[in-house]
Amino acid sequence: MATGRTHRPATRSRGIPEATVARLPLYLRALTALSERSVPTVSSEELAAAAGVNSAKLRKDFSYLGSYGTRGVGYDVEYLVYQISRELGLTQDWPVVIVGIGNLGAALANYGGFASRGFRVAALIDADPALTGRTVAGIAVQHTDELEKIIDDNGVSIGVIATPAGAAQQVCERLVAAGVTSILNFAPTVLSVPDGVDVRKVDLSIELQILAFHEQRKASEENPGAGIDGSLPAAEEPPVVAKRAARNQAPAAGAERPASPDQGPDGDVPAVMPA
Ligand SMILES: NC(=O)c1ccc[n+]([C@@H]2O[C@H](COP(=O)([O-])OP(=O)(O)OC[C@H]3O[C@@H](n4cnc5c(N)ncnc54)[C@H](O)[C@@H]3O)[C@@H](O)[C@H]2O)c1
Repeated sequence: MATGRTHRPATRSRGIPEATVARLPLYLRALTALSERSVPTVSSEELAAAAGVNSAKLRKDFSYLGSYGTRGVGYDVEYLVYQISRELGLTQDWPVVIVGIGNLGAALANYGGFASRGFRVAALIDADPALTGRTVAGIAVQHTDELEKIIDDNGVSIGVIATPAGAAQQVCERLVAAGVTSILNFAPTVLSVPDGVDVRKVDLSIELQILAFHEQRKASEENPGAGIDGSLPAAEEPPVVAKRAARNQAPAAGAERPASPDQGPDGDVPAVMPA
């Protein structure tokens, strides 16, 4: 796979901006919680607070869905759940394969939240022959030799990679060649994929590094004269942190986007934005 995919256009089909698409799962999660409590309607302010998004942005996002709510009443929770689910393609069943059934792959397989959101774990695949046939989350692990056949038999278009970093590109290429067009990558490496293939990357250590940055900033705001250990001015600390971060991070490239709505293409930060 020679070329890395760069950025997708800022809008998808039907003119919904990528940043709005990235926030839809946040709204859906908040709405689902309301639905489970049998709450019939919700105001934009309440929903925005529950989703961690600015309410003006929420109203703008919902206008792309053609949903404007009713003045004085708010939005119909059940209808919005349906509308957003439909927009995200969640009203249909998505068979997913997980490749790499170690600690993380097994944990993902056991996570019940996929099925409840329309993602059916169709197969678990691992290169270790010792795992073949072993049952994880009620599913027998299959060997990577079967990967192409599994994808084909199950009509899989979404693959999850939970292998070591060194194996991820090769696994990605086999998935794509077999017909997978969306990849959720947990391995700490940047994947190169051809045009038309979407890659989302999950990296909890990057999230922690961002939190560490904010912690450091809070500490320096509380005590402007001192650094983290009190010995150096805060301004002299970043090179150490930067070097540490650089060691831990894959090289920058345009091939992937973080699987977090926090950094939309318009650079906004909905998940942590104050309402
Ligand atoms: N994104 C995150 O936040 C996050 C969190 C934890 C772990 N990870 C990453 O997830 C990956 C898995 O971590 P883990 O702790 O489960 O590791 P693990 O060693 O427990 O499991 C890795 C599995 O991948 C299998 N494997 C190796 N090469 C393969 C190949 N070519 N094809 C198919 N399967 C193959 C191994 O047999 C093993 O079962 C690592 O890359 C790790 O860095 C990411």
